[in-house]
Amino acid sequence: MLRSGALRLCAPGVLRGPRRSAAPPTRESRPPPRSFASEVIRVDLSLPNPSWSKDMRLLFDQFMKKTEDGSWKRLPSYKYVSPQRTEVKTFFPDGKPVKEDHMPQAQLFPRSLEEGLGFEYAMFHNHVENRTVCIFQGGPYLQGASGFLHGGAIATMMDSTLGVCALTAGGVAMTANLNINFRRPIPLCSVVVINSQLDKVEGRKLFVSCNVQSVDGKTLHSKATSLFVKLNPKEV
Ligand SMILES: CCCCC/C=C\C/C=C\C/C=C\C/C=C\CCCC(=O)SCCNC(=O)CCNC(=O)[C@H](O)C(C)(C)COP(=O)(O)OP(=O)(O)OC[C@H]1O[C@@H](n2cnc3c(N)ncnc32)[C@H](O)[C@@H]1OP(=O)(O)O
Repeated sequence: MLRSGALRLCAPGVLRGPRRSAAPPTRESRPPPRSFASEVIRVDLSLPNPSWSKDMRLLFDQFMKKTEDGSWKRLPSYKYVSPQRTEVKTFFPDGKPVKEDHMPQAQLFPRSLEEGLGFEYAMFHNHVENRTVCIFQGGPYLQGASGFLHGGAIATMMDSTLGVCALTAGGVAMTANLNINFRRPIPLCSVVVINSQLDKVEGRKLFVSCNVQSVDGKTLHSKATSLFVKLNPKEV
């Protein structure tokens, strides 16, 4: 349940009523794929919700336009809700879990906070250019220095975007090295764009880099380079 404080802080526009633009996609519950128990409901968290600010919605709409010619794809991020438990299993469109859960309460970290209070994001991938873009609005529970995002929260979203870029381009891989420069702080509840790209592949090693910029592109908030190592198929 979204708390009104978060709603006011991150998306003042929603208090004046819904957007009137032509039928943008929004979150909805859908039945899960056949491989899941029939009572489980699947929700795509990469779609707009009322906590998204105007900037977040505008950027989302711009990227959705880029998906029309097939060069960019939006990457869904599913949450599975059953009467017994609530989980986030995977972002892949086929909705298959990566592994059987050892812990029923386990959730994908950036999807574990309540709507609007933590990580609000959507990712888009360009398969030709091996690039992943994440539009990210960090909510009030992610505060570090007063009024700004915590560096760990920024690192989380950079790691996630780099990881998705590596995984989408090369298969299941884990972060082996992540090297970040924080250049300018990110105001809480503002929207930033994380641009990542696959730079090089050497055997099982995937070198991926990214930067974090303000929506207008004028402020470079952070930069990172990373190494992902593809896992041995027997370990996946
Ligand atoms: C079961 C895991 C599932 C993984 C997740 C899969 C799917 C997730 C699905 C949905 C999630 C959605 C979105 C989020 C996506 C991603 C973001 C999150 C990613 C993470 O948050 S993930 C957590 C933090 N991450 C770790 O917890 C890793 C701990 N670690 C290890 O598990 C091992 O360390 C591993 C596997 C990395 C490698 O181990 P290994 O035994 O397979 O390979 P090995 O050590 O032989 O290295 C092979 C070659 O890489 C070079 N190399 C290795 N490490 C290096 C380093 N640091 N610097 C420079 N070079 C390095 C070697 O020098 C060698 O190079 P060369 O071949 O040239 O000799």
